[in-house]
Amino acid sequence: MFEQKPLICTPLTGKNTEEIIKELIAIVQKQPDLIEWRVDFFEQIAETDKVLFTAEQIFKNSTGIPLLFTIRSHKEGGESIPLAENEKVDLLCAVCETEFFELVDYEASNEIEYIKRLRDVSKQNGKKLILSYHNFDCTPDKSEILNRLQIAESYGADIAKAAVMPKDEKDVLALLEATKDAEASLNIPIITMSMGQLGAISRMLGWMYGSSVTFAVGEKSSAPGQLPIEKLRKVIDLVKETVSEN
Ligand SMILES: O=C1C[C@@](O)(C(=O)O)C[C@@H](O)[C@@H]1O
Repeated sequence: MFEQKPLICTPLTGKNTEEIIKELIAIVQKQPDLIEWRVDFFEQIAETDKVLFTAEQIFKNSTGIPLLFTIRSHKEGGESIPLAENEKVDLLCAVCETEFFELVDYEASNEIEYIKRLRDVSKQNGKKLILSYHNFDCTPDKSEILNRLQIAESYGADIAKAAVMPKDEKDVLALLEATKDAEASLNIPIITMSMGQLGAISRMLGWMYGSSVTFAVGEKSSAPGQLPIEKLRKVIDLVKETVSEN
């Protein structure tokens, strides 16, 4: 799945099943390579049967586009949810045991016991695990970003992800440099982005530095700086075409 670079992923951020399916139907027309369900936006997240029912509805309406299941924590930029960490991991494991989602995202800053449990269950069920790191306050220096991606790999991630917030253009360059270094030193695909307006260039060109996936708005944005999928695709296609002509 990750051979083609970059894959474009669009999030689903609806509050309830009806909103989500409406959003999904509109998004599918735009043919993203990947669809992420941001389950922290779902108001019935505490009811496992409702989550699984919605997961199945998403699967049935996704026309075969691979699906990513994400519960972003409040401390890493997500919504507040009424689940304790062990309940969150229970839910992620329950989703891994269905056929609905191919990938799950979990934050590498969580306790290692939880990460190990999810790694085991996801592996047993043939699901890919993204271990992620988000910093909505700032961009750490490039060695720290690289370190976070290496930690994800050392915990057994199939894919390592880092999203950081820039304060100036140099921060964006630090993210891109860390991406290039990670591509050279890690044995798994990486996903990186610099957020906000300043970082938008990383969403357009990060793939040239080694990032495998870029997140775009299908219907609604899930993080600052995401571009509409139509525009992002045009930029990527134009750059690819121009580079290959030279
Ligand atoms: O981790 C990420 C990346 C992201 O934060 C972004 O900046 O595009 C968007 C989130 O929905 C996703 O889970």
